[in-house]
Amino acid sequence: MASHIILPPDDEEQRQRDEEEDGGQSASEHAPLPFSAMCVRISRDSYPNLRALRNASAVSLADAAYAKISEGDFGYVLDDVPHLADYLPDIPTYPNPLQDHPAYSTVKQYFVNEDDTVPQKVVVQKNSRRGVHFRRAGPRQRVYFESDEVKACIVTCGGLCPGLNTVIRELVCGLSHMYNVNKIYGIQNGYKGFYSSNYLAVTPKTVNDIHKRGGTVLGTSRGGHDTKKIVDNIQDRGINQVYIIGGDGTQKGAYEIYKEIRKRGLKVAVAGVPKTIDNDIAIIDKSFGFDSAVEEAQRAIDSAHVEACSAENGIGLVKLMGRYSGFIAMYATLASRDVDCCLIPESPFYMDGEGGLLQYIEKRLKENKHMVIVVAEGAGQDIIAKSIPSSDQQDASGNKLLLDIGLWLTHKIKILPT
Ligand SMILES: Nc1ncnc2c1ncn2[C@@H]1O[C@H](COP(=O)(O)OP(=O)(O)O)[C@@H](O)[C@H]1O
Ligand SMILES: O=P(O)(O)OC[C@H]1O[C@](O)(COP(=O)(O)O)[C@@H](O)[C@@H]1O
Repeated sequence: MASHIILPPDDEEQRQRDEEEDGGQSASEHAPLPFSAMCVRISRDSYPNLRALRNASAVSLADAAYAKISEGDFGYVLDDVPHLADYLPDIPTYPNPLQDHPAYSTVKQYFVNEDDTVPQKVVVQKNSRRGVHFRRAGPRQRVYFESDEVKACIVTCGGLCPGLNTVIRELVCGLSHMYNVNKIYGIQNGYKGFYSSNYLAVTPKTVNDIHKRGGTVLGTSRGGHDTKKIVDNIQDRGINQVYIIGGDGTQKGAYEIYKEIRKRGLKVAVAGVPKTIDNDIAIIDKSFGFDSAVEEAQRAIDSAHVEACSAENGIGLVKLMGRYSGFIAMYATLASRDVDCCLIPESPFYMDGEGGLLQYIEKRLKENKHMVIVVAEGAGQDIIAKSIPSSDQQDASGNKLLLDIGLWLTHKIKILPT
């Protein structure tokens, strides 16, 4: 197997260093490499708040003002999350109900220390700066709501991902069994459900079996984010905890809701639960659903391999998810060992001439009489755009619609001389 996977550097500073070395060329503009080497580097979007600060003149200054960056000794940086106490400084706190829970009260040090933070980088050198840290998640000794006071709601937005129902179930059961909350509502069909549908009362009983089903029992949608209408409804219905499960688009929407809530001075906590099938979030170890997606991709690759082996010069072409991220394609490729070539959005390639994809295909067919190609759906968009005019069409959430790399490659391969 000779996989061709090259991802850009793994942090902002490295990216800047590379850009300087390249005379200002950005990582994504790196020249395509010929199909020979096997090289893997991983990059996930990082430092959201630091970026906001650095780009303060380019983006809104109001957004940059919400960024909570503090510095400590030896280059320690805390990139913190917004909190109710930022704009309600006198908000009272209460003992965490978990301390009376039979399963948790016996566990020493169950609660997370207020000051715990987690370093962004695990690998350091003797003299390196301590670097960026994030607030550690987990139950605190004191909480900001009394159980009886809580009126929580849960919404799922944007694209589907395996595990959504499991997350909904755990939120409902956790709130109910661990925090004694009994007013929990499901918002139907994404953001628009805040103002256009009934709120569904959910209990541990109603969500008991949902983790065995695919999709999201609450429904989801794209578009429909009307901040004012959403917050009006949250306020009118007395909701004070909002759990928002979704991808990057959804989290941008959650941030808008948070800003509006903060502007109105409401005691409403907004919690974003990151959902991405792509696993391209730097500040969590792994996103839920990613493993299932890679596992499912294996099945497609296995079948493509069987088909390719059964025909002389057979080529199995598997298109996988990944608009801007090659993690699913890359992990599935590395696990499979049957893939000859993996094309991902982060790594430019070219078709014709020395070191091009077509030459590589011919070489592999000569050597092996069959091959398997895995392609993430966002790969090669720049090349296709040269032969097919790319439209500016968008989905309801404003995401650009991609050109179909699968069909395009199939056509290119079919017209190869036999
Ligand atoms: N910049 C934004 N501001 C407010 N809402 C947004 C923004 N981007 C996306 N949304 C909303 O978030 C929801 C999900 O976004 P989408 O991009 O479809 O999926 P995902 O969250 O999976 O990336 C949609 O309802 C969309 O309207
Ligand atoms: O076909 P759709 O529904 O637009 O979604 C497909 C795309 O969504 C993504 O999985 C991203 O979604 P998430 O990161 O929010 O899970 C892309 O990588 C993928 O190609």
